[in-house]
Amino acid sequence: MKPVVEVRDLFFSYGGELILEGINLSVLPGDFLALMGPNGSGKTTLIRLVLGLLKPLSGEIRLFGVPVQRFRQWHRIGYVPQKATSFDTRFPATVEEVVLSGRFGLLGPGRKPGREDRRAVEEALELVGMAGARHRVIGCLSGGQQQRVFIARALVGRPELLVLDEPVVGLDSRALDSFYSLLEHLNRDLGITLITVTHDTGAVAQRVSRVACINRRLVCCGAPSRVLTAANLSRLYGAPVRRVVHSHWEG
Ligand SMILES: Nc1ncnc2c1ncn2[C@@H]1O[C@H](COP(=O)(O)OP(=O)(O)OP(=O)(O)O)[C@@H](O)[C@H]1O
Repeated sequence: MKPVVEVRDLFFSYGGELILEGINLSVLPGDFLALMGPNGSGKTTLIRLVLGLLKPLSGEIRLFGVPVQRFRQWHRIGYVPQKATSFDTRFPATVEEVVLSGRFGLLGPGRKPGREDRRAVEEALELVGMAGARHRVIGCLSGGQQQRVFIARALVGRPELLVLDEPVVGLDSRALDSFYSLLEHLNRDLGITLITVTHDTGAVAQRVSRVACINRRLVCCGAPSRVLTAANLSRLYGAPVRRVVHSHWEG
């Protein structure tokens, strides 16, 4: 099976500071991969490299078998960036308009959205359970609702890979649970390959197929039951964070 994402011997630095060192990682079709690691460990940087938003110092990244610098089929990938939902309540766009903006890459410059685009918007909103809010102003929704709208925007191009950078910041436990159920549905029922950055070991342990732990290097990678051990978490986060993560995980 050809990997959806293949990272080989990847090095990256900001200025002189090495941020990622010798990362090797493959994501296969149908994987649900959680990227974990302490603050500042390089998770967002890795995602931005995979999406071609940053250039590696050395190493190779392939998307659907194509080197990232030559990859052009960006509609095959949906991306929900970190802090997508810190919206000013006065921001004037409606839910429908925000989701439709996810089709602009497919449409190309100057082309007006047509019936197929409207249908894709409707379908994406149905998928995330937000069709009833299509005419509401995005800034007036709760954090959890906004998060769903941003996932709909990432889904509206019908991607095969969805990448989410810490999508659950600020969600309460109920919203968190239904959010992860949605991701599970996208992965299991629709076959969308998922990569999500998360600190939430509890949700991860139950739902994802693989966990990759990053701390400048790839510390460990594999099935949650094998990777999320106390020893690995301690190696990854160190003692103070381990206590918090551990209790949450067991709770
Ligand atoms: N634009 C930038 N210029 C210089 N250094 C940066 C820049 N962006 C990030 N860094 C540094 O790179 C390192 C990795 O940052 P990154 O955001 O990838 O970590 P992260 O694991 O995603 O962190 P968090 O969990 O806090 O979001 C950090 O030390 C950060 O300070």
